[in-house]
Amino acid sequence: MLGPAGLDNVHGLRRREFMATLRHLHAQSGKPVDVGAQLFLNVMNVVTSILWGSNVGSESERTAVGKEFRELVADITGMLGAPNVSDFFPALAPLDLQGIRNKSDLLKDRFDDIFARIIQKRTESDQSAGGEMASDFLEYMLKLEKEGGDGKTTFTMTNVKALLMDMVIGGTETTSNTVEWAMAEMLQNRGMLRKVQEELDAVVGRDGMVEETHLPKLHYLHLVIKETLRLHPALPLMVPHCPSEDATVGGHRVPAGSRVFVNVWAIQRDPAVWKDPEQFIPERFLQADGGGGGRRLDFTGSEQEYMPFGSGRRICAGIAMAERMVAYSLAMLLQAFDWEVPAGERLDLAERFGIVMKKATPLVAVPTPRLSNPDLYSA
Ligand code: HEM
Repeated sequence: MLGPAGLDNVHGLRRREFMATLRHLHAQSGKPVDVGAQLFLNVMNVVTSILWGSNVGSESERTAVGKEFRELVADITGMLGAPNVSDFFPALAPLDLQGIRNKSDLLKDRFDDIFARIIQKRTESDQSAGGEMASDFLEYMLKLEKEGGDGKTTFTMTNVKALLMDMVIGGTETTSNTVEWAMAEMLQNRGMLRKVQEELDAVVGRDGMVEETHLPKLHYLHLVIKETLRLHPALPLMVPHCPSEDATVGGHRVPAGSRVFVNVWAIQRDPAVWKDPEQFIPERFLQADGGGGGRRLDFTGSEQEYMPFGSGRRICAGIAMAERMVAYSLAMLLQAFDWEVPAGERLDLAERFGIVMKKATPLVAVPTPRLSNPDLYSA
C-alpha cells in the first residue's frame, strides 16, 4: 500500500483531495488561512481514504471533524513526548504521579471508539453488499484478522486497530507540519519562494494545475524539502527504540531494554558537520561542502548526519508517501497562490519541542490566486 506501485494506484484519490483543498483555499482568497490546519485536513483525508475509503465531506463537516482528529492526534503526540518520572524511577510507576497512564487510557479509548465505529460500519456494509467487498487497507486487514493471521503470526482486532492508529498518527501531523515549516521558511526567505514559483512556472505554467507527474522535475523544491527536514525534523527524537541486547555506542554502554531516543534534531544542526547549521540553505544539498561532502544525503538513513525518516529496520514506513504528499502540497500551494503574512503581523519561526516538532504559533498566511483562469480552481 505504501510502496510506489500502491501509491500510483491511488493517485486519483490524492488528486481529488488536493483539488478539494485548492477549492477551499480559493474560497478563502484574501483572507488569513491557518496553513497547518488546512494541510492536516488534506493529509488526513488522503490517509483515511486509503485506509478505509472515507473522507470528510462538506465544508462544515470538514472543519469540525478535522479539528476533532487534529486535537486527538496532537493530544497523543503531546503525551508521547512528555517526560514521565516513572521512566527514571520505575518503582514509582504504579502511582502514576503525573496521571499519564490515566490520560493515555482515555485517549486510547477515544481512538478505539472511532475505529470500532468505522469497523462496524464496514462489516455491516460488506454484509449488505452480498460479497461485493471494498479493496482498501481496512478490508485487507479484516480479511487477515478473520483468517487469524498469515500462518506465521497471529493477527487480532487489536492489531487491526493498532495499525490504523500507527498510520493515522504517524502519517498526518508529521506531513502537515513539514509543509507548514517549509512554507514558513520560504515566507521568511522570499527569494526562495520566488525561485520555487519560477521553477513551477517553467515546468507547469499557469494555465493548468500542477500534477504529481510534474514533481520529479521540481528540483529546487526538493532541495527546499530536504533542508526543511534537516532544520525541522518532524520527529526530532524519532520514536523510542529499545535494544534487545546490551550494546556499546560511541563508548557508552546501552543495556538491553533501555529506552533510547536518537536526537536527530541536534545531529542535523551539529556545527562539526553542517556549515551555518542554523541557516535555511536548500542549496547545501547540491554542494560538496557545507554538509554535502559527497555523501548520500537522502532519505534512506544511510548517513548518520542526516536521517529525518530514521534508519535501519524501523525506518519510516511511509517515506514514499510522505515525499509525494509534501512535494505535491507545496507545489499546489505555491503554483496556485501567492502568499503573504497578514498585514501588521510578524512571522514567528519559534519551535515547540515534543515528540512531533511543531511551530510554537501556527502559520497564518493570506493566499492570492495566481493561475491564469479562475475556472481552474473549480475543475
Ligand atoms: C514528512 C513526513 C514524515 C516524517 C518526517 C516521518 C518520520 C518518521 C520517523 C523518524 C520514524 C521513526 C523511525 C525510527 O525510529 O527509526 C517514522 C516511523 C513511522 N512512520 Fe513516518 N514519517 C513521515 C510520514 C509518514 C507517513 C505519510 C506514513 C504513513 C501513512 C508514516 C508511517 C510511519 C510508520 C507506520 C512508522 C513506524 C515504523 C516502524 O516502527 O516500523 N510516516 N516516521
